[in-house]
Amino acid sequence: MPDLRIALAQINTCVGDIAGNTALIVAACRSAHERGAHLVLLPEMTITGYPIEDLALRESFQRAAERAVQRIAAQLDSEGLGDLTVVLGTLGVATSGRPFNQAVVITGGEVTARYNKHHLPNYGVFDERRIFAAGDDRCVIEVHGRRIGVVICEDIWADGGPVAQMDDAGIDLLAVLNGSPFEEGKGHVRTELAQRRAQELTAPVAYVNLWGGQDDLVFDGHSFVVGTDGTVLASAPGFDDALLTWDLGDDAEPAPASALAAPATDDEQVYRACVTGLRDYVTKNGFTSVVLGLSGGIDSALTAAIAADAIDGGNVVGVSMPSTFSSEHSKDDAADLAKRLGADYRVQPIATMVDAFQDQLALEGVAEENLQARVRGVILMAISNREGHLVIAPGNKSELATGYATIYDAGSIGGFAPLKDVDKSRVWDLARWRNAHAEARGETPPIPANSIDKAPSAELRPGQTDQDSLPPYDVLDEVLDAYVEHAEGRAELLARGFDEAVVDTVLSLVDRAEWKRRQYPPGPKVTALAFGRDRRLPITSRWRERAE
Ligand SMILES: Nc1ncnc2c1ncn2[C@@H]1O[C@H](COP(=O)(O)OP(=O)(O)OC[C@H]2O[C@@H]([n+]3cccc(C(=O)O)c3)[C@H](O)[C@@H]2O)[C@@H](O)[C@H]1O
Ligand SMILES: Nc1ncnc2c1ncn2[C@@H]1O[C@H](COP(=O)(O)OP(=O)(O)OP(=O)(O)O)[C@@H](O)[C@H]1O
Ligand SMILES: NC(=O)CC[C@H](N)C(=O)O
Repeated sequence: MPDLRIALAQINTCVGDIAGNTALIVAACRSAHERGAHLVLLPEMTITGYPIEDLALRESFQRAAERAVQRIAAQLDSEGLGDLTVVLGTLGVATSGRPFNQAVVITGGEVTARYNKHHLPNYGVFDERRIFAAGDDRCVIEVHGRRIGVVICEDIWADGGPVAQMDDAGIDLLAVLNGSPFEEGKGHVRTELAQRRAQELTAPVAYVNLWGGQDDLVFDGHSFVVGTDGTVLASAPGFDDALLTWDLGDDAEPAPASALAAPATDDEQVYRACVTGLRDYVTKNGFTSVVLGLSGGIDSALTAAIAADAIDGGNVVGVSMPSTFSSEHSKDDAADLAKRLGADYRVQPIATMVDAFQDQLALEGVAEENLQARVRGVILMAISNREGHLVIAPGNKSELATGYATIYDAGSIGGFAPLKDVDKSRVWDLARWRNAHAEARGETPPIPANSIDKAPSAELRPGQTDQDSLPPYDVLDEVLDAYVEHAEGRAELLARGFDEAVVDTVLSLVDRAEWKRRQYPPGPKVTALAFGRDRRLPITSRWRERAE
């Protein structure tokens, strides 16, 4: 028997479901005990789910979280698990003013220590200073004669604070409870950070992260342990439940291959993040099925494939809504896609509905085009009202950036937008990745090759393509990346060699479309900067990038 076996319980909690989260915590403790663990680590705010935003400020919610902590302590003890030391995240009742983002240590049927997070992130998607008071004490516990330091997520990102306070504490392990949202490439950043802290403290670091979707965030898990010299000694897969066990004292030994999760490419991780975000939005909000328009184009094809992976193709309703301008291939490709996914496929022509509007309104030009697009949105909401499916929006980040989509049409209405943070170039990459992944496993690729290869078109007038109005997507996405994600100005973009006319067109489109973005459904953040809480701009604004 090792000195100290540690279990990192990577679980998928649900915000506000204190009873459900409690059941997950107790189940994880039972499994950890069966596997001989002495210490179980659970993620940040496990009891309440994360992030809880202003729910934190409700005293009734604070009291309910505290009751759950006491119940867990009593239950583990009554089941004979009182010897287990459990460290989990919760909402700490406010002593004066705001509550705490807290870790509690449970052993022998009671709470034996509490730690309040010091560093409250207040940038990007985080607003923790609005809802929590910061702690200032360090927390070092003893388990089987080993000294364990406990901190919470942002505490290891900031220099100073509780990690620095542990310099002279002689700890044998740093336990970090996390609610760290996914973004592409973040795994390396977390590992390097933990390696740095391990070297500073001359102690291994155990990093446990939650997983699952919560509105516009996705948590990826990817829990791990690094040794004192920075070597990764154990790691859990992303986007799944895991109970990662590791024996303290083993860090001199190289990790056996079985202790390390198989690596995944960036495309695979982003795809899985979109699947997780959609699945958890659907299921945690009480839906069992989704509906979307299938145009035969790549956005709706990829969105439908993600939905089929999330909740099974049989729970996806795909509606082809041909107009008088729809090509044969758009209908054939939509039908082919639905067949590959096992989706519930329907055809609902729109010509007579559009004609009824036109008899009264006689619209022309873009107004007429938008009417066709919007009639499709009305149909999807009607099917949702009648049958209870959640409407999902296939619009992508490039469209959302430029406002190049009709507001309230089938691309932008609904409850959730899986591709909201995926630009058009990446949409094609993910579609190719998903098909290749299927082929590698001897399965039928879900997305018809024709949907990937054809030129994108809204088919709202004869011969229309997206490039009648927009620069080529590879150029557009590069300019958007520089202007939106890296906040470069016009002068910097021109200095980088982008064409002046393209830069002026794109910047003007982006600046004018803020109002459309504010009305867009939530969708999973997968990049360093997603529209929404990551990028907060006024809607009413006369600031425009011009020649300086
Ligand atoms: N600041 C503001 N605050 C609130 N509302 C504002 C507003 N500015 C305009 N509006 C409203 O918005 C309306 C204009 O917006 P909207 O109705 O969306 O229409 P709009 O943006 O003018 O046109 C839609 C654009 O998307 C393109 N599109 C459509 C369909 C599919 C695709 C595709 O291939 O993906 C592309 C289409 O070619 C066109 O360029 C105005 O009539 C006004 O009511
Ligand atoms: N003929 C159609 N039948 C069913 N749905 C459609 C049709 N045309 C458009 N839609 C729906 O409206 C959304 C936006 O349409 P748009 O023509 O703007 O396509 P897009 O942004 O190029 O996306 P896609 O690549 O899916 O065609 C589509 O993703 C689809 O859900
Ligand atoms: N919950 C937190 O404190 C998260 C903040 C941290 N920088 C992260 O994204 O991992």
